[in-house]
Amino acid sequence: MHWLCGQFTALETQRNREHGTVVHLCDGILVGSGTLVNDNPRLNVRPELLVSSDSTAVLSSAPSHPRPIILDSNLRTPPTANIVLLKNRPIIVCSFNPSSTHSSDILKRQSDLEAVGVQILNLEGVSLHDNIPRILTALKSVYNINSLMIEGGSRVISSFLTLGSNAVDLLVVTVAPMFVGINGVKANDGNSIVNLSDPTYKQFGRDMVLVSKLP
Ligand SMILES: NC(=O)C1=CN([C@@H]2O[C@H](COP(=O)(O)OP(=O)(O)OC[C@H]3O[C@@H](n4cnc5c(N)ncnc54)[C@H](O)[C@@H]3O)[C@@H](O)[C@H]2O)C=CC1
Ligand SMILES: Nc1nc(O)c(N)c(N[C@@H]2O[C@H](COP(=O)(O)O)[C@@H](O)[C@H]2O)n1
Repeated sequence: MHWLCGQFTALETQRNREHGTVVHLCDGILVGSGTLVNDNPRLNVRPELLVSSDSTAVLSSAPSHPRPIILDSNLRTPPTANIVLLKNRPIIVCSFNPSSTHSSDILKRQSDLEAVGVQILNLEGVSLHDNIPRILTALKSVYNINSLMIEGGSRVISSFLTLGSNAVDLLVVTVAPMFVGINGVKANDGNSIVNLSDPTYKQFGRDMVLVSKLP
């Protein structure tokens, strides 16, 4: 993975991930299967990142980790993924019919993942792409996930942003001074302008972080 943001914004992300010790921020941290497969992220809190940063940026030495949550319809997540090896009780939200004739491969992947401690939430018959409210309700009722940080990637972020404040309480955007890629994040239908509410901006080294609400 090539990092885009600088070390101070990376540290800010770590602070946002931490939950329980200083302020209860997020019970879970969610990415799509694209990010899981491409980046193999750890999705945890890492106090060691404090080394060589400013003395005010203190994370607790024994952090409480948010639960990693992956939207992964067909269980592409390998049992050797970092989120599995770290044993922070990862949850994979999938959607398949266990009695379908094509399900033997996916059932094998399910049992391999469960054998290494992954919890599988199968929202059978539900398309994960257009049922974000249903996913949030299930995570709350089954796993007591009441607050969630959506970290990426572009397709998952687009799914949440297009629902506006029905699904998103707070938007945190890191802007690094560089141009990358050809496909951006989609935030609306393309025919209207989305005005963000109460924006605040803070500079971290060369990066800028925008925090705001959605209409
Ligand atoms: N610059 C940054 O801060 C970040 C960048 N990324 C980058 O994003 C890239 C991955 O982005 P994408 O390919 O767009 O993958 P993604 O991480 O958004 O996952 C998309 C996959 O998730 C599945 N999915 C399940 N439910 C979904 C839903 N409700 N909405 C959308 N997809 C759903 C889709 O079937 C699709 O295969 C990675 O290469 C990573 O480096 C990821 C996180 C942060
Ligand atoms: N490519 C990229 N550049 C950045 O500057 C980023 N902040 C990210 N963020 C995403 O966050 C995850 C980091 O993995 P760890 O949990 O810290 O191991 C990962 O999914 C990145 O895509 N990405």
